[in-house]
Amino acid sequence: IMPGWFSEISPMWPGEAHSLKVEKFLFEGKSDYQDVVVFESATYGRVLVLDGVIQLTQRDECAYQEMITHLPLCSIPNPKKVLVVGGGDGGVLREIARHKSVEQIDICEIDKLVVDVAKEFFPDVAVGFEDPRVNLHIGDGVAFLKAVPEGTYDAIIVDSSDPVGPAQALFERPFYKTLDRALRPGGVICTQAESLWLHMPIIKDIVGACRHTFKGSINYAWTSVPTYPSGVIGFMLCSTAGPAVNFRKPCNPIDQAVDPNHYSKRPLKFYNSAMHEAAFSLPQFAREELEHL
Ligand SMILES: NCCCCCc1nc2ccccc2[nH]1
Repeated sequence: IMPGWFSEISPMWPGEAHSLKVEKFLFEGKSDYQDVVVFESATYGRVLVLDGVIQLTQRDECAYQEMITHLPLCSIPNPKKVLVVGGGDGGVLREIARHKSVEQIDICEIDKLVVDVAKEFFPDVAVGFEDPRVNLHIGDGVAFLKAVPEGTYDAIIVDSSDPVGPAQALFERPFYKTLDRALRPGGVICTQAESLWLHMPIIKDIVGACRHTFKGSINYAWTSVPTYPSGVIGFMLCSTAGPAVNFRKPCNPIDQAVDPNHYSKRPLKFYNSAMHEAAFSLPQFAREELEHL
């Protein structure tokens, strides 16, 4: 990357690109799975890029990490065992660790380079790996989930990149069946579910696959992340058959769920119960397309 500007150009969002002014180029590497780049931007702090796609920036990662974690964990009364698929930056681990009811946090990330780069360049994000409840597995999330006993987890968070590249299988129907099997009755999943402005066909596929697989509640939520394409990103929240889950009303409110001594120096920056409820309000074009599938 030459000092100047980085533009996120991709066939996944044709005809548009988000650009960030580059102050300093910090790292470039290639794993067995993807290109990894880190640069210091002029106004968003450090930026992590995988195969040319922005994955996180220091300035706005709080929005994505807090929402993808607390939307599911505040929707069930007493999360104990949680699995993260992807999320090798450690940010979701940092957020899960706030919950005092959680006893076990498993994470399965396919690319070790992402973990190593996060620890070196994003210590405030990778701090999540330091929690003693965390068990890191480097490998394919699909194989990992097939190997776990059924009914193992209260919650599974699929913090994936986009469906082009290593994460492609995490957006396909068989994977949702594997997720459902690994959850206990009334257990929940929350997956990265793209942009309402850019990916309605993909989202309709995801909602269709989830409606086919999960026999509890199915809800699409979304939030603002300035450095993701179109400035928003969505989440698919599903629960299995069993005790009812109402995602729209957090039954486990964050101020009672968190351990105040945990990360007291780093309070929540984005998530609160009002943002939780607001996340499920959809624009008319999306409500029509998604809520009657
Ligand atoms: N185009 C939107 C991309 C959203 C990416 C979300 C995300 N950011 C990540 C960072 C490290 C590992 C997995 C990740 N998944």
